[in-house]
Amino acid sequence: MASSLVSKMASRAHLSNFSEVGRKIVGAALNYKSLAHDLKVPHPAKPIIFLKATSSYINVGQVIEVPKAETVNYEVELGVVIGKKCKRISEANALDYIGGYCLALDMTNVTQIGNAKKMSAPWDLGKTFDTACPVSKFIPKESIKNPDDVKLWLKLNGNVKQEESTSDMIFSTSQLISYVSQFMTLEPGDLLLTGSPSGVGPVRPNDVLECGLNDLVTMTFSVRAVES
Ligand SMILES: O=C(O)/C=C/C(=O)CC(=O)C(=O)O
Ligand SMILES: [Mg+2]
Repeated sequence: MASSLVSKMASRAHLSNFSEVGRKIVGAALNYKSLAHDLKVPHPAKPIIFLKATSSYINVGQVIEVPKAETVNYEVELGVVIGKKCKRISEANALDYIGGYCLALDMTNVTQIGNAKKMSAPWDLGKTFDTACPVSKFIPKESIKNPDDVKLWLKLNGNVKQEESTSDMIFSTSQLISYVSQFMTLEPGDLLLTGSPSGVGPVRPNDVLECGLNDLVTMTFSVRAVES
């Protein structure tokens, strides 16, 4: 069942179409030493986890929407696609549950997050909005030998803004999968966003974001304004 799902995933062009089973989006926040350093915040003692609605997915060819009166940041991330159901798994076994990968942007509305923080309220509207999760084509598991040693980069209008290896992550891919699975069952097709390295920043209407992962995939998205 799981292996046929994974081969279906691999044969399809884009992540948002792969999965008939899971495909919830689970994100880890502040998971890079470099970003924690930039933001002058301590390393989290445990992974900080959030959810994004599946209505956030977009594929290459679609456009990132930014509310006119709000600020939305780009965050380039390694996306891990779950290959088989996992519940309360150990770190030692966690990599066995990976079905593949993708390159992802965790678009983040920092105006909404700032408002939420002021009220000690949840971050949902900062993480979940239409177009908040641009994704690349599916990358087969075999193409990435070690998810904790993957190079990510992002250019904004041709200028490099983010460039880092996933080796800078605070919690490894195994630790994140195991940790999340203690609380919620991860299902085939679910996407785990592993966090963003330093250099995150705002996008503006007509900006172009280009990003890449090792020499495996690049993707480009443009930005347009929408009414707030
Ligand atoms: O504190 C904020 O305003 C936002 C934090 C994030 O978006 C954290 C991440 O998603 C990340 O580190 O990847
Ligand atoms: Mg993020």
